[in-house]
Amino acid sequence: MTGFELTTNYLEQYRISCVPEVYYIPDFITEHDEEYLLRKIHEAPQPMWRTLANRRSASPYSFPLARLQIWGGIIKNGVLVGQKLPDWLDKFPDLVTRLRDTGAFKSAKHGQPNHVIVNEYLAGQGIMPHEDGPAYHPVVGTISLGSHAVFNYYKYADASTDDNAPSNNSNAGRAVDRTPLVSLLLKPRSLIITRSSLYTGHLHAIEERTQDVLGGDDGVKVANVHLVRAEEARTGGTLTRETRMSLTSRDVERVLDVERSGK
Ligand SMILES: O=C(O)CCC(=O)C(=O)O
Ligand SMILES: [Fe+2]
Repeated sequence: MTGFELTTNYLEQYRISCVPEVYYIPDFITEHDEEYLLRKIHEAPQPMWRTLANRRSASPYSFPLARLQIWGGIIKNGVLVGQKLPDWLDKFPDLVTRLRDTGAFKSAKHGQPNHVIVNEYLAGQGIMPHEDGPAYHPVVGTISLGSHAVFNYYKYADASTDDNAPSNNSNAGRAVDRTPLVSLLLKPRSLIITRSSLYTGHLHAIEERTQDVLGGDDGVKVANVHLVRAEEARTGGTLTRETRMSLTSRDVERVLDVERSGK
């Protein structure tokens, strides 16, 4: 068996049915890694934090605003003005290598991520339904730290079952199904990988809640129940949210290497 077949099989065991090309990998990092990464995120210089409009809370009076950090450089007109990732993302823990070794980034230009966004979610904060856009093709990997989230995928109300039109702004204003097509429980330390077709006809979101009611008669049925060690997801129960940090990694195809070109 070749290495490629091994990595293909590695991902296959984590595939989520119902949605194309989504993989949920529990315990992708250790508790020690998680603590260390959270410490490094908190130690980052204050100007690394910025706020974002689609992370505003439903209540206009709610503070603080949601925050994020961007590592690897800024994207201008589809080109990444590249900056070296900090050691805590690509040396210890060697997340970039570990993500590459899943095989998920094989179809991406550099075969591994070069850009990472840290999103902070206080309990009660979420992210409204959105598409990530072409810069996120063909693969995104998101690691959860500190707390869980319930991640929902939505279809456009008028979508055909095989909506493979390329993602672009023409989706603006299209009505979205109110009921999620599928929900996933993202546990701390897990990795979720989403590939290509999820970007062409689907949106994703995290609801603004302080608690998630799962399983049972009334709770959310999560599609990765067989991959999570959460009793609540299986038999029904409530998970209380705490502060969650997510690390969203991708391989931006076009890079202007400022540090190497000396500009
Ligand atoms: O924080 C997450 O898990 C998802 C973030 C996201 O969807 C985004 O940054 O576009
Ligand atoms: Fe997103």
